[in-house]
Amino acid sequence: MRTVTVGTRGSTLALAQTRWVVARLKEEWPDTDFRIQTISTKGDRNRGSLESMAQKGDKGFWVKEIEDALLDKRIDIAVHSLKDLPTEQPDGLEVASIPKRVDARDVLIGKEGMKRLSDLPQGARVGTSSVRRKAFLRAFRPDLQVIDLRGNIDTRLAALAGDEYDAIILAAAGLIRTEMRHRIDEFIEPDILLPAPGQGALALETRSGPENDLTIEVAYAIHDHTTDDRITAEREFLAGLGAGCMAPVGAHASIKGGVLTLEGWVGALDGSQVIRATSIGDPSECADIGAELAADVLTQGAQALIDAAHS
Ligand SMILES: NCc1[nH]cc(CCC(=O)O)c1CC(=O)O
Repeated sequence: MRTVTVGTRGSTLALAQTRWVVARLKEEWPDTDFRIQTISTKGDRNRGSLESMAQKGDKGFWVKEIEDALLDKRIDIAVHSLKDLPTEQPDGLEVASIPKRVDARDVLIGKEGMKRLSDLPQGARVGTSSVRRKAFLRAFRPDLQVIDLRGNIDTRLAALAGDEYDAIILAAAGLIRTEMRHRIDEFIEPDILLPAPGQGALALETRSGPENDLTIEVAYAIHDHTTDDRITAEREFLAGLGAGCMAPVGAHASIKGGVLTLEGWVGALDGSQVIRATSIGDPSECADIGAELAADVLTQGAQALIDAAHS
């Protein structure tokens, strides 16, 4: 029997999404034996300094050790949250497959009487660590106190049980994949809080080159073309801005009636400004649509907002 080793981080979410991937792969390849191997990353070991790593331009702190394991052949396929994967691939590796995306939206979870963003009282304390969420939330509701909240999903839910926060914001996808959908109080629509590029999608990364064709084929069996077109547009937008997952940048693509609509936002961290733009086109031109949208917001001054958030 052929064995394929699938590597991932050890968090609850990383394991849940990897088990889901392996179950899907097993349906397609019943005669292959899939093993899961967990790998700890700099992001896992060093949470406190995430922001300083991002400032130094270290975009890959969730993925570096996992990519090393791929290159060393300790694993054959890596499973990543797509939004944590840098837009540039290292030599010798490729994204072989993008499975069907789940809900891309952010969600609110609140204390009693704090279950809807629009109904939160003046000055309510909202926890998130993402500069994107901070920027867009402050623009939508300047009165809110948006405060830092770090850690994995379990840590953040535990923090809400304490006194420091009235509500917290998380990605729907993380809660759905860890069977905590019932904890969601409100799905926040993209016209209020535009999701991160690639949010809700996974990436299966493999070694590239003809000697890896078999593994690439195994991974590709669960590829979803519509998700790929959407996230390609979103990630080209992010790449066109020279930004990574720690930037105050949102992007969300949808496909309706054969037309791809890409929305992109860049915000000031203090909420004083949000540059918003939309671009549409044929899904086959997803990469160009993303690049065009990046050029559009850059002419509107997006670079200064991105630089300011990192200084
Ligand atoms: N940066 C952490 C991270 N990476 C992926 C997810 C959620 C799952 C996803 O978006 O696919 C999360 C947690 C969060 O943002 O709440």
